[in-house]
Amino acid sequence: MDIIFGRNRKEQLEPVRAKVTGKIPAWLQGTLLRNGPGMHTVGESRYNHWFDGLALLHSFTIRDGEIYYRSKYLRSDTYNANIEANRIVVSEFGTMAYPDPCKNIFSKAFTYLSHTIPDFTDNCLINIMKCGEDFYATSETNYIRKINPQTLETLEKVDYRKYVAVNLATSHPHYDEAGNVLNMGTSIVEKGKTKYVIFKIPATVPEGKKQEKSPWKHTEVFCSIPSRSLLSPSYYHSFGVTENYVIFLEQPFRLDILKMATAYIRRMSWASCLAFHREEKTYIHIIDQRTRQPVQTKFYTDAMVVFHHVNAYEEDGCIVFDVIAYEDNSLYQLFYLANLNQDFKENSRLTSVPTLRRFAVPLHADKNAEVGSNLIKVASTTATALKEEDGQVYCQPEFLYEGLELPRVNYAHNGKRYRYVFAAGVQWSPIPTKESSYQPLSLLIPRSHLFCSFWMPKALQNWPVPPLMSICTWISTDYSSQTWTGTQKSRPLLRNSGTGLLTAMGLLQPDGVEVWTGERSLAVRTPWIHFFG
Ligand SMILES: CC1=C(/C=C/C(C)=C/C=C/C(C)=C/C=O)C(C)(C)CCC1
Ligand SMILES: [Fe+2]
Repeated sequence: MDIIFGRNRKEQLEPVRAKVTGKIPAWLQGTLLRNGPGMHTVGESRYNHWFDGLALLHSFTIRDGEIYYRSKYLRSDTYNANIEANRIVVSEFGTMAYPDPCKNIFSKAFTYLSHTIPDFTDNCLINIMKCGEDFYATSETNYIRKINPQTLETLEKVDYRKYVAVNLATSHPHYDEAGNVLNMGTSIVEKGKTKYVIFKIPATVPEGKKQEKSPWKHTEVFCSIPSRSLLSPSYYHSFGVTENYVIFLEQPFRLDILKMATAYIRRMSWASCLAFHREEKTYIHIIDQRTRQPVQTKFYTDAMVVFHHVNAYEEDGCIVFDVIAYEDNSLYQLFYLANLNQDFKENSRLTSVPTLRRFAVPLHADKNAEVGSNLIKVASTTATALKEEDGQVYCQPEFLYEGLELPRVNYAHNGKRYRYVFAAGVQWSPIPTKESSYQPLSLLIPRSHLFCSFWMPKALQNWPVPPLMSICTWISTDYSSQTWTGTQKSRPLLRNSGTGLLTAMGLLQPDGVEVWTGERSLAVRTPWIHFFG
């Protein structure tokens, strides 16, 4: 097991042809880009956590029924500095590193403290984001790296802070129909003013402003929400959108800024500055995209930890949103490399199972409603929202499905009522093999519709990304017209298991017929009964 998780991966610079089983439909053309950790050891030094590994970019180019794979390490400043020093010299999520052991550690720490928080890593290993025609490798710090989607070469480093006051930003932005990016970040620098910032990066330079060529310069703040706790803002990995609203969960899984400021001298990692406060509430912020203001009512639910929002929509004056939620933060604990060994089964007793939960939030709370009454009257959920004496609204979810992660929806249905969630069934095992890592839910996947699956050459099997890292799949084929041929309205959904097998390929066709392939992913049908074509 250690072999799968700890071993450094070799780049595959020349495209290599994959062996295809079945038949890839002629219309399926484009490139699937993937990101994830590929190197956990540099010289004699080793990262502590799976999320620390140096970013390895992957691409699957699908053309005329054939698939070509290639991979390349992101040449981040972090990568270059590490390789040059032949050891880890930049801190990551679970590993604190010391650039120069000869220098007086306290003078260094002092420099850091005077800036409150040290400069973060640009090892962008989590996802790929598209801004206009450009592609960026992303992490959750203020840095992202532009990449060439064809050659996987690393291009310029972009510092979010130049355009918007955020020190952290999510790796799961949203896109509107014009391709504008909507993302969120946290501003922790201005002491006493810790806030969450929702911002928009335009896909192209707005009309009449052509003198400033970079769309980045036109990034605008959509809305800022002050953090409940100024020294301890919430950690979040994604957020939700509907046609008119943004959903942000201020969960009691929080970063401690004072701990972060002293982490370097205390020789503690960033991860150790995160804590789950199970006795606290999770606040649900709803932001109206038209007024760019938060809805005034205070909505909350019980303590939980959410990494992935699935989808959200508006129905009869309510916001319905679906998330994968945990009872605690044991997921991050699980991915310490020290736990990913022979005793994985013992080590990985997750104290909570990822569960698909549906929440409903009433937008116009009835002033005459009795205290204690349920304000939700929509058909598509049994979730409740109880009116409280002080005007707050306590939301309780409907549990839709237990044991799944890495959710995706057909993005054409994002923000709208929808029927299917594509996800990996979670069975806790680190070996991405047929038997153990994904549980085929044949009941939900009509096998008769299987039309193809394909394997990478043997040498490439077992490569880098274990089941949970397929979290951040991003698809470049379907939404951009240049790379997309065939029926425009058909949307392929691809997932890659990390073993070299592209697992699910679902096709949502305009007439509502779904075609599937892949045995290891599952599709959960949401309780919505009509098909949205
Ligand atoms: C470096 C760094 C961070 C890195 C976080 C990472 C790398 C998170 C990865 C999360 C994933 C992959 C979640 C999947 O569900 C923090 C904590 C934001 C803040 C301080 C600096
Ligand atoms: Fe993710």
